[in-house]
Amino acid sequence: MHTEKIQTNLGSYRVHVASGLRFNINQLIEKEYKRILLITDSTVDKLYADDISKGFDEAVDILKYVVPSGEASKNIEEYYRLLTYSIENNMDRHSLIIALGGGMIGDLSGFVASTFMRGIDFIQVPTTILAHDSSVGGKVAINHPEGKNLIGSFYPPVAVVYDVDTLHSLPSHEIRSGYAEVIKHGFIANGDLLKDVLHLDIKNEIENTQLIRHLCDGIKVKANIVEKDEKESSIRKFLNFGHTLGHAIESEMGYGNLTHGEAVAIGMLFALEISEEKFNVDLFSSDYQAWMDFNHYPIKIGKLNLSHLIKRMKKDKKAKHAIVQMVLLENIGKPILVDFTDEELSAYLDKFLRKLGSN
Ligand SMILES: NC(=O)c1ccc[n+]([C@@H]2O[C@H](COP(=O)([O-])OP(=O)(O)OC[C@H]3O[C@@H](n4cnc5c(N)ncnc54)[C@H](O)[C@@H]3O)[C@@H](O)[C@H]2O)c1
Ligand SMILES: O=C(O)C(=O)C[C@@H](O)[C@H](O)[C@H](O)COP(=O)(O)O
Ligand SMILES: [Zn+2]
Repeated sequence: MHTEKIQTNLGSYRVHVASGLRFNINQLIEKEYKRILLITDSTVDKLYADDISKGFDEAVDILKYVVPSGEASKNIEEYYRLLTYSIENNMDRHSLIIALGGGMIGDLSGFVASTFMRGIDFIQVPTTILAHDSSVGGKVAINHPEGKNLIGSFYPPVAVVYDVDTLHSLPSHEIRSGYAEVIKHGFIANGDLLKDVLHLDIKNEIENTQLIRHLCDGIKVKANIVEKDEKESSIRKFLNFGHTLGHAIESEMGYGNLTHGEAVAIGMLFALEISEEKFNVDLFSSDYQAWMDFNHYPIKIGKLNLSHLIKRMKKDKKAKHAIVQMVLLENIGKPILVDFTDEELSAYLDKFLRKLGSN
């Protein structure tokens, strides 16, 4: 089992990564809980919810709430229904929430945990590759139609229990989505990880040893950053590489029409091309685009409205006084924050959308 300890001001917790862990969660949490609310989505429920319950003593009351699967459920109505369910079912400050699923479930359940009775314990049990990112670092949130994660808080879990066996039931577009965040961690902080992933055919089954190595490398990059800047006043913004445009595309296209990772993958291509032009460096943007093509990432995504996207980019949490800030790379592993005037951003985005055939 691989275990990474995350130490932040808001608390410390362990991230356990291995095969078969979902049956033994009870042994990996430090406190005893008498009442547990298992929150999952309608797809994951059928696959893994029973396995989680089996690992607990019969004396523990395990409630279950199933959210419809998909990004569209990360909304205020589901959030409110979950709070009502928790209140009606006598959850209290000594209860635990288990978030079983991908980043949608982790973000939504974590936000419920952070606000129910001003905060109760929760653990993340990730079931997607993407969730190597979302389950670590304590960002929890729901979406607003105007923008991604605009309602949320920083609230770390008490543990992360990552059973890699669950990842083998993921459909191909979710493997793509997850690997976008893995390669992001490579671009911003780990050139070896980047090289490794750029040679990877993610259309074929990835075996556990390799999967675990990539997930753990990504988790280490994230841990190093959030331990130094948990609340994103400085270097945590680097984890947003590709997200300024990625998030704008996700909300503009309607949540769930493109996965988070697929949108971020396009956002990273945009950021790489600007970086290469601005800093006169080779950041392997052509290799990256070839890798995206080879692994069937959507690149031609239909028409997008330039001014709508810019309006959305201004709502990004990194923006200050409506000035868009993007994470660029001065080199591999050397991210930097850059402010953009509206004119400059429009020019770059117009050129990029034309290249994609989206203008
Ligand atoms: N908090 C953070 O730091 C952070 C970081 C990255 C992304 N996010 C958020 O995470 C979300 C995306 O997460 P995601 O990609 O995991 O999406 P997701 O949770 O919606 O899961 C993707 C799809 O895969 C299905 N699924 C999940 N596990 C499965 C399994 N083992 N087998 C088969 N199907 C499975 C789900 O039902 C869903 O349809 C976005 O909302 C994004 O904003 C948050
Ligand atoms: O943990 C972070 O910080 C990140 O930026 C990780 C991102 O992959 C993730 O999508 C995050 O939810 C984006 O945060 P936001 O603050 O831009 O909503
Ligand atoms: Zn992300």
